Amino acid sequence: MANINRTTGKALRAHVAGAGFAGLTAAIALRQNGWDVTLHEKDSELRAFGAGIYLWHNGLRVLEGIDALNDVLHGTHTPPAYETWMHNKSVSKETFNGLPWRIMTRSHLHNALVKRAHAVGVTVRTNSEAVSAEADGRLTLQSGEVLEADLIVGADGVGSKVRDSLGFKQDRWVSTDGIIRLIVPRMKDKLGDEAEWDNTIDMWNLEPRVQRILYSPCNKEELYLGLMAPAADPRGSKVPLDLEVWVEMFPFLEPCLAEAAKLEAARYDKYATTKLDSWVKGKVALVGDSAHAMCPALAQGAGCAMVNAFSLAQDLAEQSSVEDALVSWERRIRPLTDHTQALSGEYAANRSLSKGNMFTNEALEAARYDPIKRVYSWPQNQ
Ligand SMILES: Cc1cc2nc3c(=O)[nH]c(=O)nc-3n(C[C@H](O)[C@H](O)[C@H](O)COP(=O)(O)OP(=O)(O)OC[C@H]3O[C@@H](n4cnc5c(N)ncnc54)[C@H](O)[C@@H]3O)c2cc1C
Ligand SMILES: Cc1ncc(C(=O)O)c(CO)c1O
Repeated sequence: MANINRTTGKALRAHVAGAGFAGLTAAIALRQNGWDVTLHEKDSELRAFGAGIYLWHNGLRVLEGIDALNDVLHGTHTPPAYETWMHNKSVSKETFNGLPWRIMTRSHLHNALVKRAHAVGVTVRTNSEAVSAEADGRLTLQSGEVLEADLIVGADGVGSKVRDSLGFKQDRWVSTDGIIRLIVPRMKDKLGDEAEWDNTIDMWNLEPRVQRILYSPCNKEELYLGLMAPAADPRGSKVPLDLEVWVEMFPFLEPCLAEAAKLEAARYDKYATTKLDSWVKGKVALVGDSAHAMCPALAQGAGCAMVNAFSLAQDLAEQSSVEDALVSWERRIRPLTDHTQALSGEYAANRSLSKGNMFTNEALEAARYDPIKRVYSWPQNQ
């Protein structure tokens, strides 16, 4: 295996812009392969935004590959089933043929990645905003500093400046539905006995108004609530929550909703999709939402981002030119993300998850991928 870091005799240098799940994964995986890595975060500290997150077999395998899995698993939850309700009646309970999946808070995952980044020796710079990059391997910071490297990774999220400075052709659009995402105390004993409260319960209502709650336990204490309503509905999209309108539809969740309504910092977000002609320009690679922000229906935005970041480090370890490695990386790994983005967008637009039993083999394609073995390794007997 021609590892460029070994054949040249000195460590190659990478600058990674953005310390979200994509940037952290890329930085750790590159560092593990011998790169000298600096991770730039525009914020004054490393922290996770948002509430909860689902990781599936693909993302969990990345965590195994970067030696963060054990740390992450502790304090997370795999529900006995992913249940779907329509108008308060259970229509399906899916268990995905035993495919591994986990729910956790975003801060839990982020903290574990930050800890691992420090442990492997990634240099972290906060208050370090990237403003532009050049294909020959230069990154310019807000401070005016210009850094040179063998590789630049643009992992600076959906509003990526690295991407926009390089003039990629892009399609961008937002959805009609959006969501308020919160973490609240579980209060399982206050919720009555109308449900199995350790399950994920995707509670859909299309009548008299479109209102949905994705109920996702993260561990014994914390519950991730996703409250979905069309952006055109002023009460359903109001933050802090309009408690009355949510309790009216979901009375059995009142104790949790009352806590949710106290959260002043709640946000209502529409789903953004970004599709680029290419993820690569010379020595610059885009990873994560900067390259492929997607609707969350299949819960794979971060999973795909982490797989792509990890796979980037694999391809760089196998080719002697950075530019060539980036081109073959995109060719190898992109089709799975494109497929997932398209199907997730379709599911969001048609509210398909409301039908239940929608986690088909096709929908779980990204989840079934094993980035270490580079095969679809689930179900294991196929
Ligand atoms: C409602 C919803 C639910 C979701 N649920 C799931 C789920 O269950 N499972 C899943 O896998 N995915 C899910 N996703 C998708 C997932 O959240 C994203 O795909 C993922 O977080 C993207 O990570 P990222 O690192 O690319 O970007 P970000 O998380 O946006 O991180 C970018 C980082 O870069 C920093 N930054 C920005 N600009 C600059 C700059 N110029 N210079 C330096 N730093 C910069 C930011 O401060 C931030 O730290 C969901 C998305 C939504 C909207
Ligand atoms: C795990 C998950 N699945 C589906 C959706 C969805 O919007 O369909 C969302 C949004 O919060 C999720 O967080």
